[in-house]
Amino acid sequence: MWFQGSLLDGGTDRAEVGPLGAQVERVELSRGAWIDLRYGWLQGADALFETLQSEVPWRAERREMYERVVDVPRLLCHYGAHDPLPDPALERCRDALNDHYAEELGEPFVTAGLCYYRDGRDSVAWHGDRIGRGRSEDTMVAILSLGEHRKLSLRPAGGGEQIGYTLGHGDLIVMGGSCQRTWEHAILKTAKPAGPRISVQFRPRGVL
Ligand SMILES: O=C(O)CCC(=O)C(=O)O
Ligand SMILES: [Fe+2]
Repeated sequence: MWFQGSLLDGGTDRAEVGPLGAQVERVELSRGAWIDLRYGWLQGADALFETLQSEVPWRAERREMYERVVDVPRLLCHYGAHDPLPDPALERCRDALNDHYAEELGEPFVTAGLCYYRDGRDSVAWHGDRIGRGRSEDTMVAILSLGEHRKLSLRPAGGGEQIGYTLGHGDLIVMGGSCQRTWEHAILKTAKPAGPRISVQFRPRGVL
């Protein structure tokens, strides 16, 4: 459970954004897709998790996804480009991502989508973030994971071997290149006891 890990992160209330750079591990997938992994990116994030859990106006939704309307088995809150983020630590995360990826991405991350997975029954089904520009253009989606560890599963769109990365409290994964249109990702339900997890997805303008 994530709170066991939290005993190890020093108990500080101020979440600290670690360096990107040499600590980021890039994994090339097929067809021009890649992911970057930076485990333990945000240290001391317990208070951040609690603030987000209690203060974000979480909503249950139904959503059109890939030309279908589907139930959303998790709670959501979306912050647009000009909306203040719910905690200054998230502003620091976005700034750090923008410093690191500015050149490669060619534009800033501006929006933040937050998902709240209450337990192992909450999930996100297989999809690419391709309602917007991700349908036709290379882009990046950076995801900060907080709370309970859950597996982000990935598979090539149209079939192929599935891979997965277990993301824990403070870990960062960035999906890049063609990942949103040539691959799909999911947080699958788990039968194992799972506490709450919050993910924060930073995206450029027009990517959703
Ligand atoms: O929670 C996650 O890590 C993934 C969320 C996701 O894929 C999405 O909201 O598009
Ligand atoms: Fe997604």
